[in-house]
Amino acid sequence: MVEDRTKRRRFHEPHGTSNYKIDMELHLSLNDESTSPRPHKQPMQSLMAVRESATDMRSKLLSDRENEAQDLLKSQFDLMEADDTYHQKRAALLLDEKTHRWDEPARHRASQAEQKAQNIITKIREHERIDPTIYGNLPGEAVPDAQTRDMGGRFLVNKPSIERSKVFEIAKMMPKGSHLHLHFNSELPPEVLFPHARSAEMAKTMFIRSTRPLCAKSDFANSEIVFNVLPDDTQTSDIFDPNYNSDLQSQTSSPWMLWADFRQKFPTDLAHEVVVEDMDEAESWAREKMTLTVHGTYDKHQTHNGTWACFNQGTRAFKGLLNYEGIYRWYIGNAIESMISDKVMYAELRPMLLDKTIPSNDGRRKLDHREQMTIICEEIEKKRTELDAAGNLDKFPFGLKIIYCTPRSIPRKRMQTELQDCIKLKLQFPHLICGFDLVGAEDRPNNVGFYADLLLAFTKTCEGLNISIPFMFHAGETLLDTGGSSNPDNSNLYDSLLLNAKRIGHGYALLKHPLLVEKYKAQNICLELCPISNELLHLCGNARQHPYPQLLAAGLHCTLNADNPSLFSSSLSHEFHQVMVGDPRMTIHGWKQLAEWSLEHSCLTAEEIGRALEIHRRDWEGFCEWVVETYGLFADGLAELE
Ligand SMILES: O=c1[nH]cnc2c1ncn2[C@@H]1O[C@H](CO)[C@@H](O)[C@H]1O
Repeated sequence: MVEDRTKRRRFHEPHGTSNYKIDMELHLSLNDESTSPRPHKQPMQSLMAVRESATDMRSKLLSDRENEAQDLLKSQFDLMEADDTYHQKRAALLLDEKTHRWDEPARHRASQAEQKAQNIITKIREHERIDPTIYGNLPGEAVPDAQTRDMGGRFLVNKPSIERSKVFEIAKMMPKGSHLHLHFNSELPPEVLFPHARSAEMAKTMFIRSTRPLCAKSDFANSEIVFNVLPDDTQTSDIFDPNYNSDLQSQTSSPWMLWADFRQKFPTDLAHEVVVEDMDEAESWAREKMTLTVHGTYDKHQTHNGTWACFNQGTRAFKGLLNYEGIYRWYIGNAIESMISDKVMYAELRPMLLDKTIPSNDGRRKLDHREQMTIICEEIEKKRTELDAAGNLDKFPFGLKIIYCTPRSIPRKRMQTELQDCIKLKLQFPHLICGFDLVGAEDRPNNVGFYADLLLAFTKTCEGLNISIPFMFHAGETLLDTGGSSNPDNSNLYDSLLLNAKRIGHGYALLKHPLLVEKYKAQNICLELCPISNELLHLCGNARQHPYPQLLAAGLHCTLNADNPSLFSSSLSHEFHQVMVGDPRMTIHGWKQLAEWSLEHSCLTAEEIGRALEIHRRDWEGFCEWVVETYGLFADGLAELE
């Protein structure tokens, strides 16, 4: 078999190469009738002599060929050393690629300050990559110690390094344009919500429910909790009693315990992953249930569905802490403040509007959607007036808009009423409601196509009413990409295209569909990328594995988004940091392009977008100058790296 293969390979070798030619020459010389007539029946001895002389001849020919090869190679080395054609071709190839890069238009327009800022940030980034006080993971045989980190490695593990880095300091100051994918309950962290829940006003009306009695240590680890504002005469239970009944439907008991009582009775000997100042034991414990932790996210036994389950428990816990009148009102102004400090100038928020009411602080009144949206409008206006009076209106000139969200898990009948409610709300608040989305894990039913006829009817109705409520579906936020079924044909990426989505949430799986990539570009559908969310929900291992460089290189318009910053302990600044360190090809020009797309693909009017871009360009120039002033000398002092 081996011999067979050798023969075949030799047969296919081109003439003039290796053994084939030598063998042919040998064969010809041995068979040359003029020099050696073919002997018949030669005696054994002379046959051996012929063989020996053939071997000698063979090695002589071989050595001649080797010498020839050596001479030829040497002269080629000399020739090529003097010939620059390859390097010219390579440089031309790189230049060609550069001129086709997705960030080229932004680079092309870059001011001198921006070009300098680009060099500074790249130099600092590459130094931080190898700086042992920040990351310091160098290629080598030494096994790194426990403190060594990879730049662009796991987000939650890397957070202390990120917060020490200058790239992050710069990312925080970068003018980011709009924040287009942000779940309503997730802008502010638990530490700012707890003081309200523990305030004197809420002492008799803020309740907690657990899915099991809290007795053994494992109960504390495994229970799920939710909060609710209820009237002060609500029947209560003791969650620490082994006979505690968590059943909401029970005829004999109520599962609710006053949060104030719960905090007082909470044990003091439980360990927490993060200790937050000014938070008591119960709050620290609850906080860990609400946010994704290092342990819960990266534990070797954690699964994709497992991390989604933790995430869903977190969102359910947030809901009760936030969805009541007092804090709802307080939240809007503070969410805007938090966005301003993150250099965001406009946002489209996604509240889940399947629940139709939120309670008043005393738990006795229910505020419907109309009242909730009125609060939002009033608080936006209040903030605008405040900003205007301080001469700061350009920091947040257009307020917020709302994308109506409902779960993908509901029956079709329920979807009909949801679509109806969305239209009603749009008619009541035409400037506030700007889109419609289906939320929930995409690996669970239903896919967008399950409701296609209802969604088409919704679009037609909007056209008839002369209103615009574009779809902005969560789509492609999945590795399976089968729309919660076992059939790849159910991917939400098909329906988002056919239903004419304005943008899609995530789009992580889009590269599986080269045809759709082209169609999304042709239809100008923008992707709301959320890299940290995708890592923490187990779509990828870290920022370096996220497909954003490929999605951008494919020519798709993308934006960066924090999705659920309070659950992920992140911010939009962290997202911009992550994409800068996740791919060495990311530039400050790319940052600018992403920010500009976030304005261009927003639901602002054309006129507002024009104004927003103007403000952004001005702020951008100021930002680049600040980078040069603040970090120019520092970067000059850093050695040039290969
Ligand atoms: O990334 C996401 N993909 C899908 N659904 C999400 C995501 N983030 C939040 N939600 C869902 O939106 C609702 C309100 O916040 C919650 O039900 C939450 O599970």
